Amino acid sequence: MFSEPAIHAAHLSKCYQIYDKPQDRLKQALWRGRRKFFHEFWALQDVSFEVQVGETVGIIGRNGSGKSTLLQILCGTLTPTAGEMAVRGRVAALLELGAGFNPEFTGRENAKLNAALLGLTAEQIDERLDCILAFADIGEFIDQPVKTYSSGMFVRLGFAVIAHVDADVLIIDEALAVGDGFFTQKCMRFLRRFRERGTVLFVSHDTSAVMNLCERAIWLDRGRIEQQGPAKETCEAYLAALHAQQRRELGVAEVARTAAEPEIQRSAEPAVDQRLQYLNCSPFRNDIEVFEFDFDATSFGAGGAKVVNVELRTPDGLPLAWVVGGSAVRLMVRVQALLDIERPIVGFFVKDRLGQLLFGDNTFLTYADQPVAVVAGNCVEASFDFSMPILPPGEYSIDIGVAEGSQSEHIQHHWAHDALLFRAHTSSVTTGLVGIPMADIQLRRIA
Ligand SMILES: Nc1ncnc2c1ncn2[C@@H]1O[C@H](COP(=O)(O)OP(=O)(O)OP(=O)(O)O)[C@@H](O)[C@H]1O
Repeated sequence: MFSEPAIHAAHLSKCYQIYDKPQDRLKQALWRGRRKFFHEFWALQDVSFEVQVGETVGIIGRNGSGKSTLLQILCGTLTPTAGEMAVRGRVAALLELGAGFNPEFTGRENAKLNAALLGLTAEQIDERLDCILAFADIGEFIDQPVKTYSSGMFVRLGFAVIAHVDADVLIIDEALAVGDGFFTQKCMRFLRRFRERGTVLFVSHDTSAVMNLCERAIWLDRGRIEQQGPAKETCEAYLAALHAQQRRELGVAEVARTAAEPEIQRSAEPAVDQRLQYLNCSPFRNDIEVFEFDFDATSFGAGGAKVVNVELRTPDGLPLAWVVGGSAVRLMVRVQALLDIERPIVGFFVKDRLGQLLFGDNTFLTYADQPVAVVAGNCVEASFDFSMPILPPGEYSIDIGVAEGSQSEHIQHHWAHDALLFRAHTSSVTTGLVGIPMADIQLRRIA
C-alpha cells in the first residue's frame, strides 16, 4: 500500500542577506533594490529528503551547518527561499529554549497555553495537566513567571508539554543537552516508547545519541546534505571527516603508504605504561562526582522488596562523594524485604545520560547454590567491588534491581531507575562509551 511520508522536503534552500554595516540595511531600503548593499549567505542549499511514518532520524553536522535552519523551516517558523516541504500530522517541536513561552506567564499558564496551541481541547488540558506538571517536576517554580526559569527548567516544561499532546511528529533540537541526568534519562525513556508509534527528527552534536536513538541520519555540511543513510554509517563518516579536519588543523601529516612498506610484524610481548599515574597528576584525571541516593527514584516491581540505600565506597568501606575513574570502588546496595524472599538477587546497571547500558552485574551466579534468604522486615546488603571505568565527561546513573528466582525466571520486586547519579567532570577519554583502565601501554622502536 502506498503511504505518504511523515516529512517531505524537496530542494529546500534558505538565503540570508548579510550586511557588513547597519547603515547598509537602510541604504538597501532607500535604493529599493536598484543597488545591492548586501551579500548572500546560503544557510541551506538544495536539501531534499523524506522521513517515513514511524522513523527516527537524526540530523548531524558542525556548528552553523544549517540544522536549526532546517528544523525551523519544517516547523513553519521560517520560510524557505526556495523548495517545498510538507509535514503530515500533529507536529510538536522543542527548538530554541523558551521559544513559544510568554515570559510573564507562570509555568502552569504556559503549559496550558502551549498545549492549547498544539491542539489539545480545554477538557484534554484539564485531564492531562497533572501528568504534564509531574513530568516537568519543577516543584513550586511551576507557579512562578517563566522569566525566572533556568534553561534546564525551560527544557523540562517544554518537553513535558510536547510529550503529552498526542504528537505524530516530534522535532527536537539539542534540547536534551541542557537537562540534568535524571531528566535526560526520563526523556530518553519517553522517546524510546514514542518511537513505537510516532516519527522523530532529532538534532544533536552527540553522534552516540543519534546512533543510539535513530535508525537513519542526515549529515549537513555548509547547508548541503553531505550524506544520508543508516545512522551508524552516517555518524561514522561524519566523525571520520571531523577527525581528518582536526588532523589537518593540527598539521598532522598523513603517512603515505608505499609499495616498499616493510611487512608489519606483530609482537605478543607485554608492554609497560604508567599512563594512569601520569593522568592522575594532570587536568585529565577522571574526577567523578557522586550524588546521594534517590530514595524516591522512579521505580516498578511487584513490591516484595525495596531498595533503601545505594552508595559508592572505597574498598575499605568509606563513603565516596568523588571517585577517580580507574580506581577501585565498592557499590553497596541495601534492600529491605517487605515479604519473605527465599532467593533474592540484587543487580545493577550503569547507564550513560542517554540510557545506554555501560555495564552491570548481579549476585545470582555467586549465590546460586547458597541463596541468602531474608524474612519480611529484614534487610540484605549486596556489595560489588570493581574498578571504575574511565568515563567520558557527562552524567551517568545506576539502576538497581531486586528480584527473586533465577537469572532467566524471576519476579522483579523492585527496579529503581536512576537510584544513584554521578557526573564525570574531567576525563582523558572523549570518545567511546567508557575507557578501560589500562594496566600497561608501551610504544617502542624495534631495530
Ligand atoms: N538570521 C540570520 N541571519 C544571517 N545568518 C543566519 C541567520 N540565522 C542563521 N544564520 C547562519 O546560517 C548558518 C546556519 O545556522 P544554523 O543555526 O541553522 O546552524 P546549526 O547547524 O543549527 O548550528 P549550531 O550547531 O551551532 O546550532 C550559520 O552560519 C548562521 O550563522
